[in-house]
Amino acid sequence: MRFILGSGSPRRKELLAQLGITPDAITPPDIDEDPKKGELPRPYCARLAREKAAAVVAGADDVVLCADTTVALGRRILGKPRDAGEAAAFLTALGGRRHEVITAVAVRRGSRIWTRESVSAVKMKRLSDAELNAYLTGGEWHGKAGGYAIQGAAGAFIPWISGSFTGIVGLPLAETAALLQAAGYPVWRQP
Ligand SMILES: Cc1cn([C@H]2C[C@H](O)[C@@H](COP(=O)(O)OP(=O)(O)OP(=O)(O)O)O2)c(=O)[nH]c1=O
Repeated sequence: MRFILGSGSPRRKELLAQLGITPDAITPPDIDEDPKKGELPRPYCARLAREKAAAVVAGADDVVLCADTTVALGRRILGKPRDAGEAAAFLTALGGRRHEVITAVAVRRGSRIWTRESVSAVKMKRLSDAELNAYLTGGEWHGKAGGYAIQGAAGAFIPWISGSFTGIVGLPLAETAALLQAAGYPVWRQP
């Protein structure tokens, strides 16, 4: 049994390492991440995690793990910003309000697939021009859903969360460990 991480996200690799798991292979799938017309954030996020898991090439006994993190502002899906201008628009929209961060995890072994979602609520303070400009210049918005990373400088913009910190960063570890065990992966084997 090989463990295949179907994700190019360094955060997911690091979070797996917290469980003592080092993937045998890392093969990020290339799928279309555009939402369907009228698609809501939660079903969108779950669909993407499943599609990523289905797209990874693996042997019948291999365990494949994929995930998707989506920031939801009401019914609006905020993906990874295309440029600094879009990141600024996202952060301005998120400031002074509560939003949700959804991470869907999909584990596949052969033709079987197990999925779970983690939903967290996040409050971001309204950003001053100086805060917004400094954050954009720092570049941490790049490649992050909603244009921020709670595990970096944006932690200073977030006075409150309810949910799963690891889920917000990109891989909820409680759900992930449960899914891996369901798929027969020995998460808690003795070293
Ligand atoms: C909200 C938030 C997101 N993120 C990151 C996690 C994900 O890497 C990214 C969301 O994009 P995803 O599409 O979920 O993942 P990815 O493109 O980085 O990698 P892959 O599809 O290959 O698995 O945003 C943080 O690191 N911190 C945060 O606080």
